Amino acid sequence: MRTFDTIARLRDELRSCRHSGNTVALVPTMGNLHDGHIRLIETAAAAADTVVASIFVNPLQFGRNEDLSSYPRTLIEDQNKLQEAGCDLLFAPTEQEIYPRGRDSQTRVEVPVLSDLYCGETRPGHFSGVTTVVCKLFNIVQPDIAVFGEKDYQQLRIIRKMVSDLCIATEIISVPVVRADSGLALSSRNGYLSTQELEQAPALQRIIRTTAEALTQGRRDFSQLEHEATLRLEAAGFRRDYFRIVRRSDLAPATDSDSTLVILAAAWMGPARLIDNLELEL
Ligand SMILES: Nc1ncnc2c1ncn2[C@@H]1O[C@H](COP(=O)(O)OP(=O)(O)OP(=O)(O)O)[C@@H](O)[C@H]1O
Ligand SMILES: CC(C)(CO)[C@@H](O)C(=O)[O-]
Ligand code: BAL
Repeated sequence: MRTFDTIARLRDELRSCRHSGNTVALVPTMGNLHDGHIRLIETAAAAADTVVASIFVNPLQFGRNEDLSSYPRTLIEDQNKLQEAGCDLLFAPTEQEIYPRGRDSQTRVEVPVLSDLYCGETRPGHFSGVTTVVCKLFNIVQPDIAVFGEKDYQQLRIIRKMVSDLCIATEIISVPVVRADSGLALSSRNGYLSTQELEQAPALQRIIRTTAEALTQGRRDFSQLEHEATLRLEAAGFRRDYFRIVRRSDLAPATDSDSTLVILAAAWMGPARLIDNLELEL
């Protein structure tokens, strides 16, 4: 696997890949790779001839008081893991390479409505940062396929809308949430948790499942279910950010007539803001 830190060199390499008739899949990440990321790489390798991963801790998607400076940066370990997983090219640019004229003057890509809900409500500007950098990565790599995880459920929906609205010729493939044996969704931010918090954190997934079972058994008092889930989260040591039962079509709050749903949740365990979700069909 070869690592590139400039757009120009990566493009040169990709030009010769395409010249030999290879299809290209891109896996965008922020690094500190775990088995969830590796599953994305394996999915990309099964779907295209050349796999490009990117590692870029994108400052545009972090709020002022968030963990941009402390976000784990583990390039050497990540390179070893990518190589082993069958990644061909790694793009690991500096901030200067991606935002040469500075963060504030960067042209933005905004996906309306969806970007303001849930994670977007708590993290204003977050999704504008995500769609801006993902659009740039798509323009740099021009991948036939791009692979994203379903753990970041709202992000995936927003990226699909961006691709559709901007007629981007990249097929988006998604990968189900990869979990630890405890049920906890793998996440780089799990590394912020103490041993005790790591034991408590799988409760997030269990509480989502309890809510899904209540829905399956016929309950439709959505607000009450969300309230009960919040109490359970607090009892398990979480501080709830949001816990919402929504319909899959547009991620609006579920109504009695909706049967294709997803539960979306974000909650703080100590220093880590964790997200998780579960799709269900009633
Ligand atoms: N457990 C997981 N299962 C499937 N995909 C995942 C998982 N964790 C991350 N991904 C996917 O990997 C890609 C890169 O995500 P990112 O580098 O932010 O990792 P992360 O572990 O989600 O980190 P963070 O703690 O910042 O949320 C995204 O498409 C994300 O959805
Ligand atoms: C898609 C992404 C790599 C853009 O910075 C990031 O939001 C992530 O890691 O999910
Ligand atoms: N996986 C989402 C990246 C972020 O939280 O900024």
